Amino acid sequence: MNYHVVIPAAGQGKRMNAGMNKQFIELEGIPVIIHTLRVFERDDFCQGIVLVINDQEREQFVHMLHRFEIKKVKSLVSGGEERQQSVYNGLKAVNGNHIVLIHDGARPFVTMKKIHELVRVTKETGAAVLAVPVKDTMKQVIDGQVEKTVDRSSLWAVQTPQAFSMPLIIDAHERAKKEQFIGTDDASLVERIGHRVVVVEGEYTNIKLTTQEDLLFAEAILRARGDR
Ligand SMILES: Nc1ccn([C@@H]2O[C@H](COP(=O)(O)OP(=O)(O)OP(=O)(O)O)[C@@H](O)[C@H]2O)c(=O)n1
Ligand SMILES: C[C@](O)(CO)[C@H](O)COP(=O)(O)O
Repeated sequence: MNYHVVIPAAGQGKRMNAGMNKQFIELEGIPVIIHTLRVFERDDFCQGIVLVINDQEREQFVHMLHRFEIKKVKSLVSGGEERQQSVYNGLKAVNGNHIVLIHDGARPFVTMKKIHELVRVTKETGAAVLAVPVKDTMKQVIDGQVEKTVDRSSLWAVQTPQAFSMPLIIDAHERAKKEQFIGTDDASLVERIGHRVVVVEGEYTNIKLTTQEDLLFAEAILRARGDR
C-alpha cells in the first residue's frame, strides 16, 4: 500500500482572482496547501511528497513547510506553463518505483479513506482515479445555444488523486510530450496510449478550489468536519 505523491501547486489561480496563489489562501487560519499536505503527512503509507511550485514562491513555501512541520516533502520542484508540465517535472523527482499519486494542491478535502481505496485498486490495475457521478443535466452548448443534451447516466466528474504505476505514468507523459498532446488530467494521457483506467467512487466534498464560490463551500466543509 506504500505510495509517493506529486502535488502540483504552481498554478496562477487566475479564475480565483485572489491576487495571489490560491494555495496560500487561509481556511480557518491554515493555508489551503497545508490542509492538502497534512492529509499525506499523516498517512503512514505515504513514503514521500514532491511539491511542484512557482520558483518565485520558493521562500514562502519553505517557510510554510517549516512552520506547519510538514516533513514528508522530499523535493520542491519548479512548475511549468501547463499543469501537465508541472506534473511531469514532479514525476521526474520521485525516487522509487511504488505507486505514484498525482493530487492537486487546490483539493484540500481528500480523505485518507479514499486515498487508500484508490491505492488498493491501482496495485491491481495500474491506473485509477477518484470520480463522482454528475448531478446536473449536461448539455453541449455551442455559440450560446444548446447543441444537444448528453445522456448523463455514464458521465462522471473526475477528481484527483489519480494513481498510477510509476513506469506507466512516466511512459504516458513522455509520449504525450513527444506527440505534443496536452490533457486536462493525467489519466487522459494513460487512456490515449490504450491503458484501462478504473474509476473509484469519490466524495462530493473533494472539491477543487477554483473560483471564489468554492471558498464558501470550503468553509462549510471545514465547519461540518470540525476536526481540521
Ligand atoms: N501550470 C500549472 C497549472 C496548475 N497547476 C496546479 O494544478 C492544480 C489544478 O490546477 P487549477 O485548479 O487549474 O489551478 P490554476 O491553474 O492555478 O488555476 P487557473 O486555471 O484558474 O489559473 C492546482 O493545484 C495548480 O496549482 C500547476 O502546478 N502548474
Ligand atoms: C486534474 C483535474 O483536477 C481533474 O478534474 C482537473 O482536470 C484540473 O483542471 P484545471 O483546469 O487544471 O484545474
